[in-house]
Amino acid sequence: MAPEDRLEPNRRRSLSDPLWNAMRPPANESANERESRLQAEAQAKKVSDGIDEMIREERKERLKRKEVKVLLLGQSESGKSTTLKQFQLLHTPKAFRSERMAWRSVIYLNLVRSIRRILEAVSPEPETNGANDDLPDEGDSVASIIISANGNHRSYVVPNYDHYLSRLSSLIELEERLSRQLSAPDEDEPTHLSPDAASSAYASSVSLAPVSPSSSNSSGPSSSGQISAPQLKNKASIASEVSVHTHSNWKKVFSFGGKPKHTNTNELVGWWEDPDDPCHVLYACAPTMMELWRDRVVRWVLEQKRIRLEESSGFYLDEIERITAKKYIPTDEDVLKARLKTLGVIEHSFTLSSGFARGVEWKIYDVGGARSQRQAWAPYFEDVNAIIFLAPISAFDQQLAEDPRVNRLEDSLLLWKMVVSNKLLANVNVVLFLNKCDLLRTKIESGVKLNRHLYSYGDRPNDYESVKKYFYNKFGVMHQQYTPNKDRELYIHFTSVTDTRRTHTIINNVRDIILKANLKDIQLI
Ligand SMILES: Nc1nc2c(ncn2[C@@H]2O[C@H](COP(=O)(O)OP(=O)(O)OP(=O)(O)O)[C@@H](O)[C@H]2O)c(=O)[nH]1
Ligand SMILES: [Mg+2]
Repeated sequence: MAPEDRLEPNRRRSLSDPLWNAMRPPANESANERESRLQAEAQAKKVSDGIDEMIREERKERLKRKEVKVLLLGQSESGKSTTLKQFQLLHTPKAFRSERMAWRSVIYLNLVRSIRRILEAVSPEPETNGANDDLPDEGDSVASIIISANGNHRSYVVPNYDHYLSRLSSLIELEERLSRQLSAPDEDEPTHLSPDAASSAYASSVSLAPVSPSSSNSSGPSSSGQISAPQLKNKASIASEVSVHTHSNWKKVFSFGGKPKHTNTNELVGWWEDPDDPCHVLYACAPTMMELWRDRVVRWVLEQKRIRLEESSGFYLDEIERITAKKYIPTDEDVLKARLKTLGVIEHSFTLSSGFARGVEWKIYDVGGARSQRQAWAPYFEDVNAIIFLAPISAFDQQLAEDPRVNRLEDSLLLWKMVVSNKLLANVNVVLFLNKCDLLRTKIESGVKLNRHLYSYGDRPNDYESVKKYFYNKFGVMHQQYTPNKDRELYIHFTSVTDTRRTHTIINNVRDIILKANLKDIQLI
């Protein structure tokens, strides 16, 4: 039975239907409130019509100068930065590859984060006590289920937990050390470390040097150098997601400036001979990491808790051996899969050197999609030619990290409505990437039912093609319904932007559409 089917009936669906929430009028609106809303809207329309005219003029000017600006929009983890990386890989591959050693540390952090999430998930909870229940038939290595006194809360005991925790303590220390390096201490906005954690971290070590296996326990949390389960939980709360402000010079910090390079290839060499390089801790912990990830009891507990790490960002658990090799160099695919949350706005420009649009300068803007980052979007609306909006359609059964009460699909639909109905964007080309189709397919094929999370799906077939088509129509209809420009064409693509070959074809296609639309505008001037 799929874990979903074991849910109590009243927990089977999300608390609300995402589509209905996105479309409904304001709740309990009185006649007076309606009147003032309409007046405010009329006033706003007047102002926005004036602004529209100004923007149209500016846009014409820019088009004459042969400049195209594209804005990537969508919620956090929708795939914006990955799309930007694909643009870089396609148009400036040398520059893309020159940064891969900097991404190595982000990949390490992603891998260690997955290990920490497993350790957290299987850690025993001290407040529970009680009886064993329906356990999997796993021979000697069986998990115990402990049920709390009121019978509601379950905790699972993994026999090898202490073994894993003691052998992997140095990884948790490495995670803290790398995170601290990622945000140089002189930065305005620190990374994910909370003020308390940051100050204690900096107090304990001002050195930004990587950790070595021998030194990793020296500043450890207990006299034995081992981390305890409560300490692990405490660390987990301060290190939830790796993020870095775009002003940061993290790529420089992590790319080993000044270290020797190969004379022919100009690639870095010899970092593995540096005992302080993080590769040594990872290499030493690799066998235990693999043992943990392969442990059937651990996998069973993850399944019971409905934790699907395979779907999460920065998933490298199936490639531990390759990634922890001392001479590991990230491949293009590894860099595309690396997860680093965006804070601020990243600009990437390139100029096409051939084709009918030779000499046009492209500027692609990648913004942060988390709720706290969205106020930075609006200023870009004023002088953009095209928007690529990413909606991760595999996320229909997930919640926002920044607000666990909100379903991620509902959030995507609300954002989409906000973008397509925006008057400032009325004449901007809009391209929609229905993204993470690879994860959607796996999810649907593993038996997850869409109608448990989206009532409006009703009793349509729960297969990948039908689900895709349904989302295509929903987003398309919403555009038709809310766009202020009924002549605007919407271009929709099903994407998995980590897939390089297909994404490059789509990018070329999108680029041509945007250029042709803009050339048409120029001819109309
Ligand atoms: N399997 C799969 N993973 C994807 C896909 N698109 C993006 N990812 C991964 O999802 C994670 C999040 O992607 P990002 O590009 O960082 O998301 P973002 O929209 O820039 O997120 P913020 O910076 O927080 O706004 C990364 O680890 C990506 O590699 C996809 O189509 N399929
Ligand atoms: Mg990003």
